[in-house]
Amino acid sequence: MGEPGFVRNRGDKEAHARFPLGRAFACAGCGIRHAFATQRNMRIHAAVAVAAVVLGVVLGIDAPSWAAVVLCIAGVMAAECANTAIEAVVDLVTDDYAELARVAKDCAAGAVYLMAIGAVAVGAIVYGARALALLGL
Ligand SMILES: Nc1ncnc2c1ncn2[C@@H]1O[C@H](COP(=O)(O)OP(=O)(O)OP(=O)(O)O)[C@@H](O)[C@H]1O
Repeated sequence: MGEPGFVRNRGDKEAHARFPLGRAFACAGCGIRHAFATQRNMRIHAAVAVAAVVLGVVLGIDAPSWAAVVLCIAGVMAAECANTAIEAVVDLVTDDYAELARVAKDCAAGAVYLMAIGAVAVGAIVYGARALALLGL
């Protein structure tokens, strides 16, 4: 991950070394690509997101509904990125079984599941209400 020769360590921060905004975005992009490449769940979230967008277009949902759908898609994927980050830090610290490692990874996974459950609920409300309206019910 990251470009060779491209680091920003604690010494750089203490010296207030300049860190171009473009580099910061590039780092974020690296993180997102890493999550896609290594996490099957991230690819599943992306497939569900595409299906949700297609369904939104087909059903013709309104602007506030789109806002809720987009926020849910971003929220689930952001949670998966954070989960991936926590897993990486835990694995960096220990290869051995450790109760705190288990707690950290389980809680990180729990955050993704909570966000996903919320997204499913929002989808049921948004698409369900629109489908009922189209059916004249
Ligand atoms: N070092 C460890 N010590 C204790 N338990 C661990 C450790 N590493 C992993 N586990 C347990 O195994 C589970 C799966 O961990 P793993 O690193 O394989 O994540 P994963 O399968 O990629 O999870 P996710 O589906 O959330 O991305 C954790 O939720 C935790 O319960």
